[in-house]
Parts: sequence; structure tokens; C-alpha cells
Amino acid sequence: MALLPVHLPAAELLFDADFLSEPAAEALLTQLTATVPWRHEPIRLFGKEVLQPRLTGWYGDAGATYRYSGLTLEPLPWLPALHALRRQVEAATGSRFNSVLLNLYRTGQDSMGYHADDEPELGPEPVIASVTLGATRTFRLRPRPVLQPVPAAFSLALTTGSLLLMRGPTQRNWLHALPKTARPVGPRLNLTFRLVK
Ligand SMILES: O=C(O)CCC(=O)C(=O)O
Ligand SMILES: [Fe+2]
Repeated sequence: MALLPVHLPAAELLFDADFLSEPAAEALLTQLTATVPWRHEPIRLFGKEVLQPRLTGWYGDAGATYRYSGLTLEPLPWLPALHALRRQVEAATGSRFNSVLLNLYRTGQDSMGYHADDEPELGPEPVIASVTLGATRTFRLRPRPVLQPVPAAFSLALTTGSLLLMRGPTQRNWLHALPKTARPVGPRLNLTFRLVK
């Protein structure tokens, strides 16, 4: 299959459910879970330090430093498997990336709150390519109040081996999140490729 447009107003969203085969996704999940030096970062939330409800890793070209929520992330040099995946994502999307953020959601209780990937170093129309390995989780998009009439919120099941591409005005007009789930789910590893300028 290929990347197909997902129709969402004032956004540019594309999805490929079969970017990686299930065995390829499973093998990569096993390998990365074991080899990435996972970090459990504190984050400032309403003036209080708490631990993020997930584990993270940051890889990229030297100098692709990234700041978010008061954290400064210096990238680790590309693992061969991540470098190969980056090239595959670049070929599928026609975009260039110099870094990748890895999020490991250990259980259904790990999550990510509503945010936009709109840090200044990503430029005015960030291109974000998101690869999912492991458990299926629901990805939610909520319109920013700038849109009139306000469109409905939108959900997408991100399955193993899938590729989601967000580009154009998506980050300007929408927020996205990965909510907790009460369903018993296994680990999910998500990789978001970015171009840090
Ligand atoms: O885990 C996901 O699918 C979302 C990750 C995300 O939004 C991010 O890393 O900025
Ligand atoms: Fe994000």
C-alpha cells in the first residue's frame, strides 16, 4: 500500500497502514526496546516537576538539538536500524528528516497529552512522519479554536507498521494526543521523524 490522504479540514494528513510488514515491525520493536538507552524525563506541568508517562529516546544528526517543555535534547548518533528506517521514511514521504523522537508507551497507562509539534526550530509548516510498532493505540486530533466553523475532533487507530504523515498547516490548526486506555495493551513504540533547522 501507499500513503493515502486522510480528509481533515485545514490539515494535510496521510496514512499508510502497511508501511512495514508485521514481522518487520515486530523485529524492530524487539531490537529497539532492547538497545535504546530509554530515558524517563521529568517535565514541568503547571509549575510542578513530574515524570513523563512514557520513556523516550532522541536520535539525530549532530547539532539537531531540540527543545520542548523546558527540556533540551542532544541527539544520540543514529543506530543502523534507525538510519535505515529514516531512509525508508524519506523515500515514502519525499521529505528529508534529521532526527527522530522515540516514545515507548509501556502500558495503556502511558500516554501523551494534547500538543502540537510546533517548536520554532521545526519551521512554519513542520513535516512529522510517525511510525508505530507494537500495540494499536488511538491517536486523537482536536481542532484549535482558530478554525471557524469548528470541525469535529478526529480519531485514528495507529496499528503496528503504520506510517502517519502530518504536514502543511496541520500543526497550526490542530492539536494531537495519545490518550491512556483502560484496555489491557502491550507496549507500543512510536517514532516521530522531524527536520530540525
Ligand atoms: O505516539 C504517538 O503516536 C504520538 C507521538 C507524538 O505526538 C510526538 O512524539 O510528538
Ligand atoms: Fe506530537
